Amino acid sequence: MPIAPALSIRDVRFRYGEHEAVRGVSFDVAPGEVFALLGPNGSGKTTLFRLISTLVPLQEGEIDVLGTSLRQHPAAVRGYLGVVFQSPSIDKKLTVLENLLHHGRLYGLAGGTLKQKATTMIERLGLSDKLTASVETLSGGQRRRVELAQSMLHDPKVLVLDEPATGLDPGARSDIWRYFATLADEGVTILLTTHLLEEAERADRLGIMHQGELVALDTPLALQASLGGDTITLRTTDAQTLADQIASRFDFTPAVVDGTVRLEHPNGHQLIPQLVEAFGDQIDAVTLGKPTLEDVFIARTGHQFFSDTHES
Ligand SMILES: Nc1ncnc2c1ncn2[C@@H]1O[C@H](COP(=O)(O)OP(=O)(O)OP(=O)(O)O)[C@@H](O)[C@H]1O
Repeated sequence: MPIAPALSIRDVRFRYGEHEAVRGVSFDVAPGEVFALLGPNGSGKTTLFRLISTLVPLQEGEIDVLGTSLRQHPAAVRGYLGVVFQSPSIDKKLTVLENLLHHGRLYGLAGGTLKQKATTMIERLGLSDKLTASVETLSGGQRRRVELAQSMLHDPKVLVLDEPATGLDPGARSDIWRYFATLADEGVTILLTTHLLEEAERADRLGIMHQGELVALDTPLALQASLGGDTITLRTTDAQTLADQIASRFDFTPAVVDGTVRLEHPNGHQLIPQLVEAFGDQIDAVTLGKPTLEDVFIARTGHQFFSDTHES
């Protein structure tokens, strides 16, 4: 029998007035999976995060968390979830422990049990020596860890996080990802949003968002492999003309991305000499590489990942 998903998103749509920010998104997240929603600014990730975390009401479509309908039982679903917001949700004037105690009370925890739980969580996140430190004396990475500790106090089965690693240095980001791996091993399901390609690569599976739609859904390796072979980037003064000429000479159509000509080919090293022989006078530089998640994004959308062209 197939394992029931921890999180099930079906045909979800969301409008802010006239603007449709999420346009019919469907996917499942398996128990214990670390799932990343990757997309550039404005692609709809935060809106989806707000819907899943019950911050905004569902308009169209359905979301189930651990088999419970969010539309019918939002309070129950909230209880299953640990939530970490993009903007800090801790009080800088309070100590680490005070923040956790305060948060725990919101979830109905109290007394010795709460204190024990808070201390254990702080320990797990490597902040024992900061227990009585005021949060304003902590680094960005340490504050993030306090928020993570806080979100896990009530033993949620599903953790949802909006851009958890934004603003953190690579070391702090790695610490957080190590913690995600530990939680996932314990059966906690994790969904996070990110606009960082290198972060999405660490997820078990990812969904790529573009203009409110899911344009790709698979493991990072499978997505990269789906492009096959190599990625060739040609720098030239007139990318569109060169792309048209390549398309009429060879049996594929390259993409024009940010003033460069970009193409995927099973054997890049064999194709490059042919390209140089035919169009050498127009090519200023050639780059050969393996497809990245950015290439996957470009191949699926025709847009560059970091550009101003995403919002409709
Ligand atoms: N409160 C709002 N009112 C109107 N439009 C909004 C609101 N919040 C978001 N939008 C629009 O909805 C679209 C999706 O925004 P959303 O915040 O979900 O994207 P995102 O992928 O999370 O971007 P970012 O990485 O910048 O947070 C954008 O076009 C945005 O301008």
